[in-house]
Amino acid sequence: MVHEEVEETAADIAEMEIRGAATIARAAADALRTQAHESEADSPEAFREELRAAARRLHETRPTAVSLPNALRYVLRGMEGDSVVDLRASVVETVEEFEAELDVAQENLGQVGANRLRDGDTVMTHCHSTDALSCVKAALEDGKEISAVVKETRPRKQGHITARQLREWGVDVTLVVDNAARRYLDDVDHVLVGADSIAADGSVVNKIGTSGLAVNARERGVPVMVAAQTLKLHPDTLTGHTVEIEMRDESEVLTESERADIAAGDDPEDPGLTVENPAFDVTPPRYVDAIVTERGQFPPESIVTLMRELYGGGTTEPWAKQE
Ligand SMILES: O=P(O)(O)OC[C@H]1O[C@H](OP(=O)(O)O)[C@H](O)[C@@H]1O
Repeated sequence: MVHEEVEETAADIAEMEIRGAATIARAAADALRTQAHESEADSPEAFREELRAAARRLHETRPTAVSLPNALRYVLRGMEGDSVVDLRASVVETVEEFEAELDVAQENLGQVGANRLRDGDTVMTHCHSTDALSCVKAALEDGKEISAVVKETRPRKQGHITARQLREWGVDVTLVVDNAARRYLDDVDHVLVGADSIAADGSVVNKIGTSGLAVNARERGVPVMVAAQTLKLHPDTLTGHTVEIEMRDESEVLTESERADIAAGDDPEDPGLTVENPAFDVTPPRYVDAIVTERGQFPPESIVTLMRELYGGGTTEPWAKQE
């Protein structure tokens, strides 16, 4: 019942072939459009159930970036009609509207973030965030000269994607290993990161290593800017839920031969050797200077106001119906 292209998108998200909170949201919306377009459902109820099944499949891929359930909810809430033809048209239209909003949001937040950057500033980045890069892009378009210290970001080295993008834009890049970050904080004017989820208390859930970077930046007096469109606001945290931190496979950290080298005795499976690979961490609001959204910039402690305004109606999980 779930279309094979939806299965492929889900697998790509789980394997991080498709990654980054905003990119995941767009891919999920695209997949729902494909499901709607290709559906052979012979009744409105069958069509609705197909879309919910596709959304469930996409939802179970990765747990931390709230942009994924927020995107699925947006599309499923736009599904309307009494016939398969009308339902299909409503899904296609809603996906188009959602994706157009994504583009505008990222562009608008980029301008807000750019306003915080002065000509000649250097930013330190962590991981790869399209929202964070949008701020740099807007600053460049405003004619400011910006340079960057780019953290490699173990274990998957997504800093390389950031470095490549910045070089394409002509930005001078200094690539450093994560452990060198504190040393280079003295040379930068801002720490600029993205977010996978923002909690109601203003905590920022982002790529593992963000919280240590933010604490060091505070100690060095370097402001921390989080670029996050409102799709990253985690509505469940309004009602006391926490954000699940994804634990990824040990193979991202250690090869089989490295494991065998470390393991005691002849058993590479050595039960006494554990590798932990959390993908994200939580930065408390006191270490964040500003959350930059398409609605303007917010001190983290006040983000709850925006969250209530946008998501205060509650969060149903339309994909969970009829399970
Ligand atoms: O939405 P944009 O700003 O592109 O990315 C937001 C965040 O998503 C990424 O997660 P992952 O690489 O999917 O684990 C990074 O943590 C990045 O900061």
